[in-house]
This record gives sequence, C-alpha cells and structure tokens, in this order.
Amino acid sequence: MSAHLKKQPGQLTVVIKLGTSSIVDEKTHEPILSILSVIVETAVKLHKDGHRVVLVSSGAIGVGLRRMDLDRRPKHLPQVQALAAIGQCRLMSLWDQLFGHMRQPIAQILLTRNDIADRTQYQNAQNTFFELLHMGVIPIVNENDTLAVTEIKFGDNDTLSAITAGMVQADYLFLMTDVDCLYTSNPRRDPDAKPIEVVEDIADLEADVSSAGSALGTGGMSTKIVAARLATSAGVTTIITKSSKPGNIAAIMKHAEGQRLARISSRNSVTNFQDEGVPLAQTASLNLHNSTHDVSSPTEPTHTRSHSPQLEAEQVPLHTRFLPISQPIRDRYFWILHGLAPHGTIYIDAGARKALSDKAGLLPVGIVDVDGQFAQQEAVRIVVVKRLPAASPKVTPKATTPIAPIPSRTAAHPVLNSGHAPYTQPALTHSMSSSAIITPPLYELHDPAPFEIGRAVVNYSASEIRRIKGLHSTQIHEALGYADSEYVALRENIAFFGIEKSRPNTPSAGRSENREGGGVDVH
Ligand SMILES: N[C@@H](CCC(=O)OP(=O)(O)O)C(=O)O
Repeated sequence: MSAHLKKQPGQLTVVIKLGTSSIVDEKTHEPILSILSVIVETAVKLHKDGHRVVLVSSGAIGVGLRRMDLDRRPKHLPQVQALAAIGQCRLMSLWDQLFGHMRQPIAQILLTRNDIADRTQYQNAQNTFFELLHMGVIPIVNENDTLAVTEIKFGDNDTLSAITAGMVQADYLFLMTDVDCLYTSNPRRDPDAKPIEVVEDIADLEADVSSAGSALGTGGMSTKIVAARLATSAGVTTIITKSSKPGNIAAIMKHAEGQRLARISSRNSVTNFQDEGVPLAQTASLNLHNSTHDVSSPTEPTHTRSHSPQLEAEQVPLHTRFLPISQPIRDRYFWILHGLAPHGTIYIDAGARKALSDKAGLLPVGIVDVDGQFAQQEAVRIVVVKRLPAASPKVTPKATTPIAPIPSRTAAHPVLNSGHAPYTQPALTHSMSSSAIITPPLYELHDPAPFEIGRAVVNYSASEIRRIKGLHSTQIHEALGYADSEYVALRENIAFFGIEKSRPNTPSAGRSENREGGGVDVH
C-alpha cells in the first residue's frame, strides 16, 4: 500500500461519477459544456481547498457517436467498442482543455474488471491512484470499453465508480443523475412521492428503482442503489444528486460532513441528539466554502443546535445520502468481494455459517450444494440455506415434466436483481434433475432473498467440491485421491458483506448476532 494513502487532517477524498446522460446531450450527442465547466470549477475548488478528487466520467460512446455523425448507438459490439475508442480521446481532450484553463493536471485511468481481478494489478491500480492524488492530479476514470466484453465488464459506470471509491478509500461518492434524489415512489407518476434524504441501512430502502435510464447511458436508479450498497460497505458516504447542478456538490458535502461529525460527537456525548438538525459547527475544520451555510465556531458545543432544523434542511440542496456501515470492508476483503467476479455459488448450512462467524475456514462438511463451474483459486458466492433431512433418491414410475426449480428470489428484489456482478445472484435451484430420477431437494432457500453472506476464493474446483460436500476433511483424500487442503476455503480467503438485513428472519440470524460477529464479519 502506498505511503501516500495517508491524508492530511480534514482532507477528504471525493469521487464524482458523471453518467453519459449528464454530460452528453441525448439527442445531438454534443458534450454539455455548461455542466462540464461547472464540474471543472467544483473539482478544482475542492482540490484547492485541500481535498482529493477523482472523476468517473462516462460519455466515450456518446462523444464517439457525435464524432462519426451517427444517430444512434450501434448494436454490434466491435462498432460500439470502436466508437468508445474514438470518443474516449475526444472526451479526455475536452476535460484536459477545461481543466487546463484552471492549470489543473488530470490523468486518464481506464479499467476493466479483468484488470483488477489479479491482486497485484489491483494493488498497482490503487498505488497509481494514490500517487496521482498525492501529486495533486485529478484522475478521470472510465471503463476500458475497447477491451470490455460482457464477462469482464463492470456493467455500468455506477459500479465502476463505487469500486473506484473503495479502491481510493474515498470519504464521499457523488452519483450525479437526472433526479434530485431518491423518492418513495416515482415522482413523475406519483404526486405524493416524498424525497428520501438519508438512508441509514440500505436494506431498508423501498425507493422506486424502476427508472430505466436514458437512451445513451446503461445505468438507471437501480444501478445507483447497487453502487451505493457497494460503496457504503467500503465506508464511503454515497450521495445521489442532480447532475445539472454540480455546483451543489460542495454544499452537500459540507452538510454531510457536518452531520457525520455530529453523529460521532452525539455518539460520544451524554445528550443523545438526532441526526438531522444538528448544527454545522463541526464543519468548521473543513475547507468547504462554497456552501450557503455559515460555519460557527468549532468549539461550539452540540447542544447549541439550531431550533429550526427545517430552515437548515431547506438550505441544503436536495440529495439522498447513504450512510456508510460502521466497520468498513477494506483492502483484500473489499477486493475479494468486488474486484473478483464470482464464478459459482456454494450453499452452506447453519453449522458452517456458525463456524465462519467463529473465524474458522470453510470445511466440506458444512457444504450442502454447489452451483456453476469454477476452478481452484476462483471466487464464489457463499449462500446460507436450510439443509433438509437427507432422503434416498427415488425413481419415478415414468418420465414426467421436469420439476420446476425454486424461482429465483431476485426477481422481487430490486437491489439484488440489478444484473450487476457484485450483487447479482444466480438462478437458485434445488439439486434436481429433469430426468426420471429425481434427487430429493438438498436444501431450502431462506426467505425473502437469497442469503448471500460473502465470497470466497476456493481451494477446490466446483466438480471437486461436488464430490466432497458433506464429508469430513479426513475423507477428502479418499474421495478425490488427493487432499490439497482440509478447507474448501481458508479463512483469510473469505470476505463477508457488511449488510445488516439481507438475511432471513430467524432468531439465530438476527441483527444483534450480526453486530457481534455472527455471520457477517468485519475487517
Ligand atoms: N464507458 C461508457 C459508459 C457506460 C455507461 O453508459 O455508463 P452510464 O452513463 O453511467 O450508464 C462510455 O464512456 O460511453
């Protein structure tokens, strides 16, 4: 890890993600210079105030379309990739010109998921970021579309920005979009839709995530929620706000930082204040001067809070703020969860889950079933299931209609059903075959969602694990003819999501247990 990771007191790292629809006109495909200019001014101001800034900028394909006078995005992948290659250099040249007026150096970083799937490459990318930030440069990140095909794509730049934010250990991630914030329902259709200002636990979120995204961009609101989930798990406060008003970023950041410091001090204080309406006095140590807020004395005690929280709320531009989890997942564990694409799923029982929460590795005895094809040292999802009592395989009198698999619970789950790698679930099925011989189900899924607790880098391939599942470690040699390890995954190769509530509603899997290390570990 680079020595440049160390930040100055009060210095914040901010990642700002700009989607295609935010910076490229949807019809003409012309770059929206007015927005780009305000972004540049905002980023330079933040930088001059001592903060570190990273931009994640989409728009290569859109700008490429304009350059080649094409009306719409082609369907053929190589054409899209060619357009991205054409557009990316124009896009960067535009950014460079605009930042150049402010004498601000920038750098281009293009990534694919493949680039960071190797731990050393991930660390190289991370070190480059830290070096650039230390040099006072603003890195501008995009997906390397020329190389990216489905298997190695981040999928959308929301996910890429969240992974970038985790990589640079950002304090804030701004997901700039075409709405002010998340609403309780779609404000275009529902006049009673209410803004959601703060999301303390993303699993509680019931926002309308049905926004389909624009014609050019690939991300809608659902990808922003997936990104927020990922970034908050890495300790990054994530903010959704309107891309047409990028000048609001500093004011929102100042407010959010005030709230964060107030939360910390209220946690330590005898008086138990609420999150909202706490004064901005604590922001005095920050260099965020763009806001309309006055900054009071840093020594002002928290109990002098404003008697008009509503007035304060009105002064802050509308946004949705996702609070980070208290014990962020960082470094190698973040990389296992989000740098590596999972190649399959291992279903474990409650006993294995308990052993994992007691800091043990994953033994074959606790494995109920396996999905997918993966090799040794590849990443897999770990899903907790209810093991059903063993029953002998039965032969049906005649071949019948295949038994329907258990439907994927992801269909009803907006976050898990986003189609993006970090939280994408497989279509989960019983171990049943469509032939006449029916193996009784081995397990039952927990309700309401697949209960994925984490990811692991495994010591055995999928076919090997199929042969050793349920066995004691001493039997591995007998089953395989060799035994590389007694563990299917070593403890150090298992990382857990810090998600509090994506878990079944059972007494043994509750929130408090999680907080104490039962099932979801903290790193
Ligand atoms: N990498 C692509 C952008 C991918 C994309 O569409 O992202 P987004 O606009 O955030 O949904 C580009 O630069 O055109």
